[in-house]
Amino acid sequence: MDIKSNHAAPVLTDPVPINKPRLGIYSSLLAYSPSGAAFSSSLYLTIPRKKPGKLDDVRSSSWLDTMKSSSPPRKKLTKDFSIDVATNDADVTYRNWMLKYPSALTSFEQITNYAKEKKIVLFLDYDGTLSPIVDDPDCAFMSNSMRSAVKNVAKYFPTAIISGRRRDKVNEFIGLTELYYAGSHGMDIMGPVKNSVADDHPNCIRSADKQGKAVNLFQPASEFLPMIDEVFRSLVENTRGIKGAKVENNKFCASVHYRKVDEKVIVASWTTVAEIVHDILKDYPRLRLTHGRKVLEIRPVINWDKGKAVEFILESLGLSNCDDVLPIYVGDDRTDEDAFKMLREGNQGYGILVSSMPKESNAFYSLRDPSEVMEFLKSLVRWKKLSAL
Ligand SMILES: O=P(O)(O)OC[C@H]1O[C@H](O[C@H]2O[C@H](CO)[C@@H](O)[C@H](O)[C@H]2O)[C@H](O)[C@@H](O)[C@@H]1O
Repeated sequence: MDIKSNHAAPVLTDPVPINKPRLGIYSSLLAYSPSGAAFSSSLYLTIPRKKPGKLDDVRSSSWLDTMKSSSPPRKKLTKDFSIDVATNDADVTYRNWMLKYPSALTSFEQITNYAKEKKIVLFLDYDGTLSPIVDDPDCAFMSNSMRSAVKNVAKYFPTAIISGRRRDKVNEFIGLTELYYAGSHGMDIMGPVKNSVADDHPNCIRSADKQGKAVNLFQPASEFLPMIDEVFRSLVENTRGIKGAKVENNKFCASVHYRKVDEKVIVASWTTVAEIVHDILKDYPRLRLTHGRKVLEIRPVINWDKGKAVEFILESLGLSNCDDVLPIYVGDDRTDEDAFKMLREGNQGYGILVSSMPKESNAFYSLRDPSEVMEFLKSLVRWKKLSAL
C-alpha cells in the first residue's frame, strides 16, 4: 500500500512492497542514559534535550509566537461590511487550502473506494474533534448526538480515543465502554488483551477495566509520575497570582492553560506564564515542553507520542503490518500531527485534520469542525451498512 505524497490527490494505491517493518515500537524506544539518572527504563530519547534558554529568550523567542499562534481565533458573527469582505477573503483562502487538504466528506467516495475489502480502524482525538473548544477545560462536554455517533461507529469499526487528557477524565467525558482509550498523549493506554507481541512489552501490565474485563495497561512513562506530580504542584503554586491561568494534571503530563489569561495585557500576561513554565522546566532536564491550543504542556522526554500510541494499539489488536487494514486518525491539534506523520510516512492510512483555518499538516484530508466529524462518522456507518447488503 502506498499513500502518494501528492497532496492535491491523496490516493492510496495498493500494493507496494514495504521493505521495513511498519511498526518499530520496540526498536524505537531508544535508550537515553542521562548521567546520574535514577531511571532504568529504556524509553528515553537518544537526542539530548535542549536546555531551556534564558528568560530573555522566553520573552523574545518563538515561545510567545507559538503561544500566539497555537489556536485559531473563533469566528465572530457580524453584519459589519468590512468584516464581511475579510470573511470572504478568509473563505477563499480556506477553499484554496482545501485543494491540498480536501474535505473528507466531499472525498468520502474516494476514501471508501480505497477502504473496500479493508478493515477500517478509527482513532479519534477528543478536544476540538469530538467536543468543541471551550474556555473551561473542565466543561468540554461532548453532545449526546456526538456520543451516539461514536457509539454507532464503534459497532462497525474498532475505535480508539487518543487524547492529551488523563485517561480517566476523557473516559468519563465520553462514557462509552466499547472504545479503547489512550490518555496523556498516548502515554497511558488501556487496550485489549489479544495475545499479541504488545502483551509482552516490559511496560505493559495485565489489568482489569471498570467492568472487570481483562485489559492491557501500557504506561511507558510510569517512572515519571512523581516528577510530573511535583511539577504540577509547583505550577499550581506559581501561577496562583495569574488571573485566568489554569493548571491541569494530565497524569503523565502537566498542562498550563492560558486561554483565559487577560488578552488586553496579552504579551505581559502570557510572558509571565511562559516565564513560570520556563523557570520550572529548567530544573527538570528529563522533561520537555510542547504547545497545544492555548496550552503549554510539560511531559517526559521519551520517544513516545500519539503516533506511537496508534502503532501500539494496532499491534495490540493484531492489526499491524496488514495490507488489509486502513487506520483513519481524526484530530485537530499539533500533537495529532505525530499520528498523521506516522500514517503518512508508513504508507499506512489517512490522517484527517479538523480545522476551520488553513494550516500546514501531515494529514491527507480535512474536516471543518466537530459537527463535520460527526457527519463523517455517520457516513461511515451508512456506508458500512449499505455495503453489507
Ligand atoms: O488531545 P486532545 O483530546 O485534543 O486534548 C488536548 C488538550 O485538550 C484540552 O485543552 C484544549 O481544550 C480545552 C477545552 O475546549 C480548551 O479550554 C483548551 O484551551 C485547549 O487547549 C485539555 O484541557 C488538555 O489537557 C489537553 O491536553
